[in-house]
Amino acid sequence: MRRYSKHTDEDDIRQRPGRKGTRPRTNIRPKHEDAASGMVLTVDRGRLTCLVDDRVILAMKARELGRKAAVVGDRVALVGDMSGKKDTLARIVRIEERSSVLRRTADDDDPYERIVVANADQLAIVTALADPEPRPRLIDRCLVAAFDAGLKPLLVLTKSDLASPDKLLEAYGALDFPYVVTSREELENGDAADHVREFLAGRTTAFVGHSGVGKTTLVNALVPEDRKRVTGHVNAVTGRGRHTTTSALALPLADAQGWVIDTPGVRSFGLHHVDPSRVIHAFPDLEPGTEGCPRACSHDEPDCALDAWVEEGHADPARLYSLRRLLSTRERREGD
Ligand SMILES: Nc1nc2c(ncn2[C@@H]2O[C@H](COP(=O)(O)OP(=O)(O)OP(=O)(O)O)[C@@H](O)[C@H]2O)c(=O)[nH]1
Ligand SMILES: [Zn+2]
Repeated sequence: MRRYSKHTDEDDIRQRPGRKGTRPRTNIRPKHEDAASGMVLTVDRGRLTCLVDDRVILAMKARELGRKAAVVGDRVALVGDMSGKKDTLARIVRIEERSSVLRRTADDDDPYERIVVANADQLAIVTALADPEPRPRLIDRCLVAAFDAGLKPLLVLTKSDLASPDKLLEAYGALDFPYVVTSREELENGDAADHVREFLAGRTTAFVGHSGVGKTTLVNALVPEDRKRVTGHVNAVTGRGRHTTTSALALPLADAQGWVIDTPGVRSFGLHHVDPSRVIHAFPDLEPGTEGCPRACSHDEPDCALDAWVEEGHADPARLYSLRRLLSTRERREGD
């Protein structure tokens, strides 16, 4: 990975040479001009596992970063011991500008928001068709979070060997985003990975979903054996198994074809941070019906044009119910 030889701090120096004209004064010395660039793969109790070139190294945040926390997916600048050897610790001195942030709150009334992943451009919403039962409300919430963060949604329906996807596809298959259905058999013969991979090329995809839906199984099927060594390294470096960590984990696909980010299973996807007026964007099937709405319609009020529009048969009434439910519960605690 490139070094930060072109960092702007250096340009400062050229424009402002020291008194003697040869050496920069110490107070305008470039900050960490020799920092290496890396990506945060996972975070565990203040220790960040980063990929620098092809090495997996452990790092901590430098004090100068203050309260700003680096999260999985962040591009960072690091200094210090970059050997990746046991008991070494590098320091993260800079977090580069993020292209996106995926946020969630534990509950809608919980103002404490965590950033799940930085710099993702796609959100794979993983739902099992059974065991655990699919939860359309959770799908809707993930869709809202995706649209709010500017991520492309991808719906992944797992465990089709246990139940049919027909009912869910009636509601979600018609929407304007891609979906994939996978089964145990397709996981085993490689078809599941092949189908899902078609949507991953060149992208950084965060996989989210309820606990037990099969995210980790799928991510493992997507990441080829030789890349899994990275996971091995991560576990070796952090000294913990995958299932004891509460952080997301980023893994590279083969041939630099993109990144997959496994995230811990959730029971809810709080949307405290999302402006209610933006919720409608996650319902592209209903959005055209809002044309007849009064100005600044909340879509949860008597004058809302959606009722009549849905009655005319333009969209599934269940979807309007979902929207209303999401809007009315957004401010309250909800477990789904
Ligand atoms: N029948 C069936 N079982 C599956 C399928 N995919 C995954 N499973 C099983 O579902 C269980 C949960 O899978 P995981 O991959 O651990 O689920 P997860 O979403 O990562 O769960 P968390 O780690 O809690 O977030 C495991 O026992 C898997 O073997 C599938 O397509 N069909
Ligand atoms: Zn309305």
